[in-house]
Amino acid sequence: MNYSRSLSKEIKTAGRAPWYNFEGENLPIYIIGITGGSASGKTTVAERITQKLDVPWVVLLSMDSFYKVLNPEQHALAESNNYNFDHPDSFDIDLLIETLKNLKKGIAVDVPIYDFKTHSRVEETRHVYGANVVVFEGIFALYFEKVRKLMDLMLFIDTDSDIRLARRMKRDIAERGRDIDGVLKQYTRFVKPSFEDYIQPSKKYADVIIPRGAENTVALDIIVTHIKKELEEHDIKFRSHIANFEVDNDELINSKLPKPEINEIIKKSIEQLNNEETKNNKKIITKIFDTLTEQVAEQGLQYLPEEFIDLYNNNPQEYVKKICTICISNLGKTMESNINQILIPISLRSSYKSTENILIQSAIDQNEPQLFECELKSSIKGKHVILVDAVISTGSVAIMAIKVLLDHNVKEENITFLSLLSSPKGLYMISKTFPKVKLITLHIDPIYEDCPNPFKIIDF
Ligand SMILES: Nc1ncnc2c1ncn2[C@@H]1O[C@H](COP(=O)(O)OP(=O)(O)O)[C@@H](O)[C@H]1O
Ligand SMILES: Nc1ccn([C@@H]2O[C@H](COP(=O)(O)O)[C@@H](O)[C@H]2O)c(=O)n1
Repeated sequence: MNYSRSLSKEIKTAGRAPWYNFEGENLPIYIIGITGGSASGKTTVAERITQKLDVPWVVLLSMDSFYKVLNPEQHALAESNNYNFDHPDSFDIDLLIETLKNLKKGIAVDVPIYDFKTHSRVEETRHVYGANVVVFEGIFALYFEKVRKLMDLMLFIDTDSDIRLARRMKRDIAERGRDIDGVLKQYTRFVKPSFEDYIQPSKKYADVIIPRGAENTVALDIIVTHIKKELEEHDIKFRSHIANFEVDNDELINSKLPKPEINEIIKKSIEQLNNEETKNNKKIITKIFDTLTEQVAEQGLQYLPEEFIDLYNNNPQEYVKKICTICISNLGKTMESNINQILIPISLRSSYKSTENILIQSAIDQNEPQLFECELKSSIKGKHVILVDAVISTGSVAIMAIKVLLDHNVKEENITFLSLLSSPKGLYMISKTFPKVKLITLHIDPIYEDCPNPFKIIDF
């Protein structure tokens, strides 16, 4: 992704709104469970609900991902259609529950990918993060009590058994590498009895029974309207809350806000930023922006834990494995190359390419920060992360970015946040929510609280 100044101007229309409360704790994610017999249309209904919901960050999760790994003997049975994939014991329920619980808490998970042709999990996994809504479907989606307890809405697809058999036959031959005899053998021996013994009885737990599945558009419309209403009730106005939150002046003064380290360069830059004659001069402001970015990167480097400074000087290869810089907003992205000019050791600078990305911005007509992009590898959890943004006003964008990292198991004490300009209240809100995050800023002034971004003149 190239965030050069001219390209980064794109404003997106919808992202993920805040999913946590004012203590930084995640609000529970909405989970929909869909069950029904094999080939009843569970996946199709799950997809239709997702399309109709039309909200960002909906995750489809299939129970198939949690089929147990077979031993060679079981595998041979499966090859001859003699293995019972339709018994509740054929699923790794502990892994399923752990995955659903993490998703419910908003934590990133790696989900296995199942291959029906080989009856096994493929090597790669699917990284899932940022679900506003999880749509979980499977033949035993409502069977286990522990799973049901995690659901906000439970649906049963009621499709005629002849239709299910016909669809299964077609699908398994076309997509799952089976033949007619095998499908019929498996169906009569395992699939049909399982439906009668386990799946059909789980209908009693459903909030809504959908006859005929996806073609029942009336039922789908009613369900989607209900879900939208529920989601609206979950909606949280985080930035507005901070903006209206009265911070006691004494508390603010006594709180441990970072103390900016001012030198002549910073002092002169801030004066120019505030100067009526220079503050509208795009060229000068751009230069100040770049200068301040270099200054904050220098300070960020200086305040890294000792072990990183050692690595920076003596083992740069190891240093770049353990450190990660992420610029989080559109304005922040434009600081990236200047930040890395300093924070990445000189010998690796030309080859260094950050693969981690978080993009937060306010959607058009909305005053709330929203998460638009999040590409973080699982390995980030062991790293020290330097988050960068130009201006902290209410602190809501910074809090969102920190939250994303914590959801990826990065430790709070392993996060350093760099900003050029900050309001005292924004810094206070961040340190109150996440006291272990190290905050470094060059200049603090209450004027930044109401977002008069002094860099907006630059063409980002
Ligand atoms: N309402 C429908 N009308 C026609 N075909 C359908 C309908 N619903 C599903 N199918 C088809 O039936 C097969 C099984 O549907 P799927 O949604 O995958 O079922 P499940 O997830 O319950 O096994 C798929 O090939 C799908 O395209
Ligand atoms: N290796 C496997 C694993 C499962 N099955 C069958 O899949 C059915 C569940 O998937 P649906 O999409 O139909 O819900 C289940 O009935 C198993 O018999 C399989 O054939 N091979």
